Amino acid sequence: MISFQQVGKTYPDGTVAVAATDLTADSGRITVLVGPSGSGKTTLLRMVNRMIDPTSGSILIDGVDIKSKPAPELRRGIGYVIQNAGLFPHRTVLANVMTVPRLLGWSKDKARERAMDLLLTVGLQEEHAGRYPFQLSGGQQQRVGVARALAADPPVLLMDEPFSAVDPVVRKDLQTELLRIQSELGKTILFVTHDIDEAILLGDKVAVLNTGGVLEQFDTPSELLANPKNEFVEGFLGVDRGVRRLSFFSSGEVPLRPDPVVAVDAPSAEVLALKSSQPWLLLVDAERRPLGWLEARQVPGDGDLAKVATGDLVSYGHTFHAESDSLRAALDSAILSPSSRAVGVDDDGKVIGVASVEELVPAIRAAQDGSSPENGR
Ligand SMILES: Nc1ncnc2c1ncn2[C@@H]1O[C@H](COP(=O)(O)OP(=O)(O)OP(=O)(O)O)[C@@H](O)[C@H]1O
Repeated sequence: MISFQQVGKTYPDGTVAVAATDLTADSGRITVLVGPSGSGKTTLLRMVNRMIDPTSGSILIDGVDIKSKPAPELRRGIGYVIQNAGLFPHRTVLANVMTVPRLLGWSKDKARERAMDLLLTVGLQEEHAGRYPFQLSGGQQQRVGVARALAADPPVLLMDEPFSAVDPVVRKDLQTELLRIQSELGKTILFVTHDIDEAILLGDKVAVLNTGGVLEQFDTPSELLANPKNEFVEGFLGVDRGVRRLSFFSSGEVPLRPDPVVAVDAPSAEVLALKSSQPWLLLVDAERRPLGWLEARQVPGDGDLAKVATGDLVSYGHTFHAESDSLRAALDSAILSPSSRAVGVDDDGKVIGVASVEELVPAIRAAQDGSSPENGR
């Protein structure tokens, strides 16, 4: 656990980068510091490994004041990842990752084995080990940066805008990968970003900072989205916070109706009965996988669905996994289909049933009215 106790930093020119701040980053969790440029995020982070000294207050890691140890010893227990990775350009990828274990006196073989394991852990392949940083993409370099920070298995990881310099697709991959690694390793991570979406995705808790290093709110992402404490936080979260908060609720409560679902080879009588009772029919194949929506008026007069041209089917947008996906995914599924209906599937992609936007509303209302979300992240 990292505790900031009345920690402040005023630079010699009088700039207040961090106002007296109390904050606790829980062990084994990701705590995100988010805020606009100049709100003191980096200053706060760098005080933890003593790259910057506070002008007031104290920082404790697991109850021990960081000032009680020499800085080099302190830093051995703290991994540090920065934007653009900051790799040594003249060392191979493997040598970069081996750096800290070698400094700690590990044998070459042990350090190499550890480095190779970590490269695989962060999603790189053996073939990358012998390359130099300039021979990797930005996203791959960032992965090496994470591997290097993890090399000595430090309990604490400081990450300063680690994914900011890569394109949005690679960034999404890196974020997913970080969550996967964290679910295995359970580090105490302090993560700086100016991107509120990244903060909400990654943070178990999120600290929203304002100019002058003022901590405006420190809460779980779901609580931030539900109850921003003031106008600054509300503005920073953006206008769609209600919809985004649905990510924290399971779609398990969505009522899925199987009645509009019909197999392409269903008997004509069944098809004709549906034609008169449903505005839309969801056609599925023999495996009950969705093919597309068909408007009732497009159903052939003899009820033979084999006659329907693929082009007459309307897209179902995307499906959602009932239970494991969020309410936001269910809503998105409904909105993306011209039929305004969401298609819920099981783990094998087989259709369980469908729900219209209107039928989703009670589940959405219950989620917004409930005090806490049903699923964690
Ligand atoms: N060495 C310094 N001397 C004087 N002022 C500084 C120094 N370093 C940072 N500052 C100021 O302290 C404030 C906080 O800076 P900091 O880099 O911690 O903010 P940040 O939230 O990380 O910003 P960004 O998102 O732009 O990286 C800023 O106003 C900055 O100009």
